[in-house]
Amino acid sequence: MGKFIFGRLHGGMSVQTIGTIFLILLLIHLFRTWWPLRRIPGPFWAKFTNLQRVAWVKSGHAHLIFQKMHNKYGAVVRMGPNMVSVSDPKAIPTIYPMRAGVPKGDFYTALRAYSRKGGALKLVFNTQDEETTPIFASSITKYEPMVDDVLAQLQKQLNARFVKTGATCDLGDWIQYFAFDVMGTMTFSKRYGFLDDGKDENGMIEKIFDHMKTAAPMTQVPWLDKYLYKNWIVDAFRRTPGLAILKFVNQVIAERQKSVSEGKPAKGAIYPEKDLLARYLEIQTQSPEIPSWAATAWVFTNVIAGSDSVGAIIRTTMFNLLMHRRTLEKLLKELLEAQVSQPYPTWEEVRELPYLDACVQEGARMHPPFALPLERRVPAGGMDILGHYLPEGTAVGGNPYVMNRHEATFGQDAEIWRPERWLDHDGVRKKKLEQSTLTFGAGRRICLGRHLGMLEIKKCIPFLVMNFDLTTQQLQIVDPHVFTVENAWFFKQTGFYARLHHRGTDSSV
Ligand code: HEM
Repeated sequence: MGKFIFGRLHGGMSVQTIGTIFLILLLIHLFRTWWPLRRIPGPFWAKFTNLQRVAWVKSGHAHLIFQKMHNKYGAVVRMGPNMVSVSDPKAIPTIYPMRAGVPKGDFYTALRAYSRKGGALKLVFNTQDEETTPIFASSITKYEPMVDDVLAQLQKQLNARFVKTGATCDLGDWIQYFAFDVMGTMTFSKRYGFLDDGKDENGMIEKIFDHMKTAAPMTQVPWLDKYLYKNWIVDAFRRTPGLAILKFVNQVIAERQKSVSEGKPAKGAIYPEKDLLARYLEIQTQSPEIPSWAATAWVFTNVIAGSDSVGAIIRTTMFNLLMHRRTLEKLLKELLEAQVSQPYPTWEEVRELPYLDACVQEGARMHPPFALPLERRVPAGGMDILGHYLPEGTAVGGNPYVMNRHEATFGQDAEIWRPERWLDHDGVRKKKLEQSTLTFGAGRRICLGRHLGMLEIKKCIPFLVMNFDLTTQQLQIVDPHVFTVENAWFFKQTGFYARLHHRGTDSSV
């Protein structure tokens, strides 16, 4: 302090000079931040900072804000200093090509669960390595008996708890329990037990959403993530919610590896030779070049990405069917005319039913389970997007919620539920709509579990529609206004209540 004279550092520069240098450096920094994407329209602060995007994600309504920005600024919008969002499906093949060379952006690094020992765990969906993709079984029908087992449990519980008692059912929660228990059964031959208990006993579903809620804002500023969350100092004081799931997954794998090495049947596993874990371990044994973390990554991906997503599409489709009874009746008519098996329709019977397919496509379009831009990094040489040049290194992506509502593609009524938009006689228009929908991603990194997901969805919806009376006012939404959604990259939907009545064909009641 003694060497400091007001306005001047002893023998050095004045405070004013330091201030001026700081200001010049700041202006240079702002100029360099603004310059590369200066021609792309967008909100003012997005030219200089990502903090605005963080706030949008934290609000839980980023999908609506992205939509508003596109309505205001057009199909190609600068949402951050180095981030461009695109709303026109015409750009899908350029941003998400089948060939390698347009890798996932840093967005995905923030979605990794962290442990002190293993660092940030790469999962199948969040690795940026374009070669690391697992081989899912090509035939999905071998998983059908597993879905039927879980449907049987769902039926038993809905009948006992709601049909017999007349109590109000949180149908949204029960659909979620179904989706999780199916994925548990397909992945490691065990139900988590949500359906048996009628609740999320260990808070697993909550923990997954907490993990997403913590990670989602960080996807917008991934460089900050390692300082705020993914380092051992922070970990010593504050565990990230992803860790609890990681622990669970590692425990399941360790149990299975032990039973395999001891030559004993896996404890409590119903289909230990047929499940996905058995397949992952088999692939790993056959291919030593596959890294040791792969089995964990595969199982964790299923737990995280394969359950919530299926639940969201079933919930959205059921919700809209109940809200628009004309479409519900049309679907029921189709199922009755096709004489699908009861109580559990078979995949063979339902997979090609046009109206069921139209309803599921519409549900998946309207409420894609992942609803922030699926970011890619522009490769060397840059990229031309709808007449805008994006330099190398730009993060570019489409938000499925916004792209799926592109009016020029899906129609002026893209905001509303209209399964009929998917029906056409020669299939050309339907194909175009499918290729314009970003619900499952697209190109090289398209969802690998989409066919398995469809198996679950297309079996569960007819099961609910056929077994519970939906044609009269007997299964009623208690209050559509309490159905709410929160977006943390994953959508959380709550408040889908219903009353269930027996349709008369189920002899087990
Ligand atoms: C039916 C509902 C589902 C939807 C809407 C959905 C959607 C998605 C999306 C949007 C992605 C990421 C694409 C990207 O980041 O660009 C993805 C990736 C993935 N999904 Fe799904 N998914 C669903 C079901 C499933 C199921 C049931 C499984 C597992 C059996 C699964 C496994 C995967 C895997 C492994 C990836 C990573 C693919 C890669 O990065 O190469 N998904 N999914």
